[in-house]
Amino acid sequence: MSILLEEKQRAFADLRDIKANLAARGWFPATSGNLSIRVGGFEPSEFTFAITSSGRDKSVQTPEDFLLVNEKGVPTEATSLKPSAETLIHSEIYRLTGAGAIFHVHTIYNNLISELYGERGSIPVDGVELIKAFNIWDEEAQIEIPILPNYAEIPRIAALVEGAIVPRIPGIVLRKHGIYAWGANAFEAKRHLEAFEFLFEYVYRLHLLQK
Ligand SMILES: CSC[C@@H](O)[C@@H](O)C(=O)COP(=O)(O)O
Ligand SMILES: [Zn+2]
Repeated sequence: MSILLEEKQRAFADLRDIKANLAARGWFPATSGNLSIRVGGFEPSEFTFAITSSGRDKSVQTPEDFLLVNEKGVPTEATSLKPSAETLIHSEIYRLTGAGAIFHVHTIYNNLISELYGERGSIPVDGVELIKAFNIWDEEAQIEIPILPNYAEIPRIAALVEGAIVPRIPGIVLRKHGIYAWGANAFEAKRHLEAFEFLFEYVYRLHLLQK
């Protein structure tokens, strides 16, 4: 599968913009978080994506921030850069959903809410307007956002993604870790990520108010 230089540069530029935007909100504490955008053609068994390199300070912009990997998470070009430690989770989400972009952040609210509903295995959200950001238009829609355990071995988490994905919900939460949100493109993935974070804060604060 050939990736045009132009497609790669566009993906890196888009990742750079979204990285700066999310960093400005403090959504990449302590080098956490990773971002990817799919480039070129897509077959569930063969695809390429641009992803953040591992362990870097995502609040600064450098020429070493991104690299291309294939569906197995292996770099497709000679590079000394290491792809994100969580690349396999991105691969699995692309394979299963055909998404065009995936954004992962650690925030206080996504961590708190994941622990509050960790045993239940999903976060219930009831009738909040921002559910429409997921293209769910039912009046007083009720959704459940799936939560997976946060194993140390990423392949163990990746193996659970297929069973956890809920078709109309473009995200998965890892318990006491963070959220993966995706969309058809970077614009949509960002909208979904913002909606999830809004809903997590809402549910958490409502829980406190009702106590
Ligand atoms: C430094 S804590 C965060 C990491 O363990 C991990 O969860 C994370 O999100 C970032 O890993 P990375 O390999 O930089 O993509
Ligand atoms: Zn993480």
